[in-house]
Amino acid sequence: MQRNAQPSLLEAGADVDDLARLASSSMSELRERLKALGFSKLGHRIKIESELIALSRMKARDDSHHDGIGARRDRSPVTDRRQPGSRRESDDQPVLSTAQFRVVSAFVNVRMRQSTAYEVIAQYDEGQSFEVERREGNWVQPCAVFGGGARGWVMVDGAELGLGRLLRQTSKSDDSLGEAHASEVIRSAPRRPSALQQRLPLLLRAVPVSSEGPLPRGTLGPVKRFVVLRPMTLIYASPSRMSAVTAVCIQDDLVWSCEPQGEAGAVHGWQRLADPDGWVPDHCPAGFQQLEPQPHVHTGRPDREMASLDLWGQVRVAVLQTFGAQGRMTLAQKFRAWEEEALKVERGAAMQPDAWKQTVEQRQLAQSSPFAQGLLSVCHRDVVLAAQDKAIRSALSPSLCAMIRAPDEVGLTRGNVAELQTNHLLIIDNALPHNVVEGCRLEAESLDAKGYLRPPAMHRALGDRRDRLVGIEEKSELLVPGGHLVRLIQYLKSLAAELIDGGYNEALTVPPSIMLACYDGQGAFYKPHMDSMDDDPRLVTAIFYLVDDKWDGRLEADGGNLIWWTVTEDDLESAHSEREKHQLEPKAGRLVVFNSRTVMHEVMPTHRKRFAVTLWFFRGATP
Ligand SMILES: O=C(O)CCC(=O)C(=O)O
Ligand SMILES: [Fe+2]
Repeated sequence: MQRNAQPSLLEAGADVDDLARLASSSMSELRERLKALGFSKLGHRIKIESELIALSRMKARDDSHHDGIGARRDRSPVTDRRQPGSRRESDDQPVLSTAQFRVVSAFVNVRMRQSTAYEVIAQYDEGQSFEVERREGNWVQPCAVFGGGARGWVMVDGAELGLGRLLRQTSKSDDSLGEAHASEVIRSAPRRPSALQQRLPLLLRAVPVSSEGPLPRGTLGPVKRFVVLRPMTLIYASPSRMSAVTAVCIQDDLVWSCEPQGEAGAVHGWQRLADPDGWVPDHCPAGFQQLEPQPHVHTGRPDREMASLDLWGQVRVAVLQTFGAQGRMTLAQKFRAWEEEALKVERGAAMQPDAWKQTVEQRQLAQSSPFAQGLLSVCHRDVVLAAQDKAIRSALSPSLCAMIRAPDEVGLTRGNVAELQTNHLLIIDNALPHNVVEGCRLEAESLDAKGYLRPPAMHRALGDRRDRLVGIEEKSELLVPGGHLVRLIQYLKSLAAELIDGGYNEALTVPPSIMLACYDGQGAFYKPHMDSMDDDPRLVTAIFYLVDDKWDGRLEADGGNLIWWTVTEDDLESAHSEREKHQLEPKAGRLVVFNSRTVMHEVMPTHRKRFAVTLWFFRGATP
């Protein structure tokens, strides 16, 4: 079977050990080496990079077995190890103790060791000079002694990180005015965005783990140490999911919480971290806990920790190098390419078994690489923010969507609204006439046959849902003019006016689009989640089911039941406790309305095609 037109690394004559070493030290050199071997396409590089990363991890594990984890601390895989051939001889010469260096970039970090994965203990600003005692490769050791008696290291040339030259050696007399003293640096250096942060819309950053050594400046002390539980946990600039993502942690990363001077170390549902500097929600949107307190003080750095630091450092560099110039456009294209791939897998049943297996493997490989995951998270945030922004701007007041209810459709009464507010969820059966429901289902089938329903790539990669979706506006050209789906959209939009008239306790607006979702059977599911949290504008979810009359929601039959339970804001702990769970079947013509911010829900595996239309009502404009 022809697996890939590109030869394997070995076929291309690569020294895999050599490349694996590069994978854990220098992304740019790795790329050059791969290009030289003829692996020029991004897709191939991603695949190979992930193979190499896995390889270097395996090697690191092997080594740690031989040496013992503690023994590896001083020669971790993230230190700046260059290939012998690429070394400039002069870099290796220790400098005389009188050598002086001046900062020629906006600022430089002083780190505990010779790698960007180590914690920053101080900073020098542009124009400042300092005396240097030693040079090792691309790093110099200032004579200064930093907080707690620590010695530090500064990078000389940041070209590898896309930062250009950072320091220049000068003669001492040039710079007596700009001379900086270590103690001043520690006190005065402000925390500020790095050059990388300024260049990237969203920064993916390695997570420096400070298990020993001085604390980040301005921190009162480590409050707690946590281990990251989720495969990918985003760190935000402020305690809001709408704020910028400043870092990404992956499972098993270790982080410190902190209490910055004069500020809270935690607000409801959020934990403040010292380094990476930022906020992390206690729970992910699905309600699962993200961090677990670590009772034991860590004395060493296990290799897996190092490996993950290194990987994220590489993601950061790779994003910058690959997408720096074209930015979001390219990211969006990449995002669409993943969707295409996910779609191919969806349609796998129709493919030859071998080809299908290959596609699945390739997709898993592409998505499991940290590079791909990093990009995916960047893309997804952009996509969600852009879509919500657009929807909020074009949302209408409920009164503008209201229509007169036809006698054969069931609207909401005051009693219904009261029930929704008390029970968080409301069910209306046979909300529209049977022929309309059936007509909607056939129109949905036809949209699906034309290929409009797409798998949401990010969710596929994270594995939390397996439906396919399309967003449609009432006036969309995709719809049959005056058809059944148009009527369903109008029906759903009009619910907002009835909610308001019925005394709903929050102002609402109506976004232009509904979402048509299809669970294909073959076990398609949606894991437990809450539709809206934090700054997400969605307040009320209305779902209308378009299954056929013979749908049987039992697990052993068609499945696809909606399981739901309530979780209030001040009771997030219950998100994963076994509290009272309800179950409802997706009957044809059934309308379910629920509070998007208090109802946790999941869709059980489906064994037959299951269509549903959802409209979310947004928070209304506040005067
Ligand atoms: O189709 C359903 O029953 C629920 C779907 C859902 O939870 C969602 O799309 O957010
Ligand atoms: Fe949902």
